[in-house]
Amino acid sequence: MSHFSYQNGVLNAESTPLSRIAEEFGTPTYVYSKSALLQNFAAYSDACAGRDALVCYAMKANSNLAILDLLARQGAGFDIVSGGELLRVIAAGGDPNKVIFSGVGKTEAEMRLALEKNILCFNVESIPELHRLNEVAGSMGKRAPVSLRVNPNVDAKTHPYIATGLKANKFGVAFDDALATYRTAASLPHLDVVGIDCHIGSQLLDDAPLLEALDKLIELIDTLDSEGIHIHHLDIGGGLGVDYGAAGDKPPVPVGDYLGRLFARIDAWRTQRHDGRAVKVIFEPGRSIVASTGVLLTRVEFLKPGVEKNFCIIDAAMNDMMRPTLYGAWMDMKAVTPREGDAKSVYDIVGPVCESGDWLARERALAIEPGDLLAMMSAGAYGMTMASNYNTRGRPAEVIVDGDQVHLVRQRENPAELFALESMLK
Ligand SMILES: Cc1ncc(COP(=O)(O)O)c(C=O)c1O
Ligand SMILES: N[C@@H](CCCC[NH3+])C(=O)O
Repeated sequence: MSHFSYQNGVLNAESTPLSRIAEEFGTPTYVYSKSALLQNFAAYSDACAGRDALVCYAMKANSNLAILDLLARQGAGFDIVSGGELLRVIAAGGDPNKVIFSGVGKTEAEMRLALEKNILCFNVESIPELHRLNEVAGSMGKRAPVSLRVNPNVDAKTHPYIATGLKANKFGVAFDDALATYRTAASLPHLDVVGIDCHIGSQLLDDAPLLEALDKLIELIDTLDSEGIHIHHLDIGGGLGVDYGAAGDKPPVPVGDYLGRLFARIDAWRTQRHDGRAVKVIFEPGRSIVASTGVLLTRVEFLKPGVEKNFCIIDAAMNDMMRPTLYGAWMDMKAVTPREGDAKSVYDIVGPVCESGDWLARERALAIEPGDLLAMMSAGAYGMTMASNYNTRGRPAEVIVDGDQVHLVRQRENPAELFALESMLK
């Protein structure tokens, strides 16, 4: 069931017309569906039922406290990339003991905070980071649980900006250096080697590269075993893509199918080669949990006929949703109240920001008038979290719809707040 559907000619979020939300909260506004969020998370948790597995939601995709709280209540852990994200998890009532900390540049202060809060594991990405973590843990009289992010050199077949598992990427430890890096980790007195991790990229439509990466991790676990370094958890990262609805795009593999194939391989390996020993499996999905949960609701300001193109100028801009201009990403734009029977024109849909790159959709056929509402679909992931205040634009409001109830979960920013931290010379 789609959580965003037309009812009586108006696009609804669950059973709430988006037009009602625009009236009450203004535009642009991010609108999320609670039931979509729970359903997307359940696709993972159902496939993990009865297994030693943990879904650590990659909160960089959408870190609103209300989203984190809803997921924490479903038993989610969290994949974080900063101390700030850890503080969000705690503020939302999440369990730090289910947090894994990824990222290539963890500061000493972030390491200290994470150790104080007893997070589950640090996904370490380099030898200098191992030494820093060892020193920080030692200075606190603690041992840090460590997993190495291994770069399996698998082609994720996705946009180059969001592929992360190739030799040329800044992320992780090269597969060929992994054994030596594990030896270093195991030799450091304030580290406990507990896991192995990878994350090969984002918006993967096929699970073949993920299963290929899994095979390489398994191979490494066997080698480490023979060296007396025993791995207790295997973290396969996130990366499963979603259907943004572009014509000709192939649909992503369903979550349950991917997890089924992955667990089958792990089970076969454990019984045949790993003496039946337990290995906890960790996932770090972001986009596949929140993208389809949200839309960006925006209003048409002007229609501007051009020489070569017609422009539809809306009140949302690249600062509210960067994906189109950053990756050339195609995202669907739907009229909230379609003008059935009216002639359509083709528009580039652009915002008010002073950049030629400020476009949200190109060459879309729409029957539209100034004042109409548009919804940018599948905007729940990497929308608000990547928004900026460029041009001193306050970021959008965020609401969560639950049936016919609408909860404001982040107020619209106002300009005075944007310069409140600034001061002039005395
Ligand atoms: C380390 C790590 N884990 C998980 C994710 C989540 O990825 P996705 O949103 O594609 O599931 C990312 C982002 O790509 C990441 O960098
Ligand atoms: N922000 C990206 C994905 C990057 C994931 C972070 N490693 C997107 O919108 O597609």
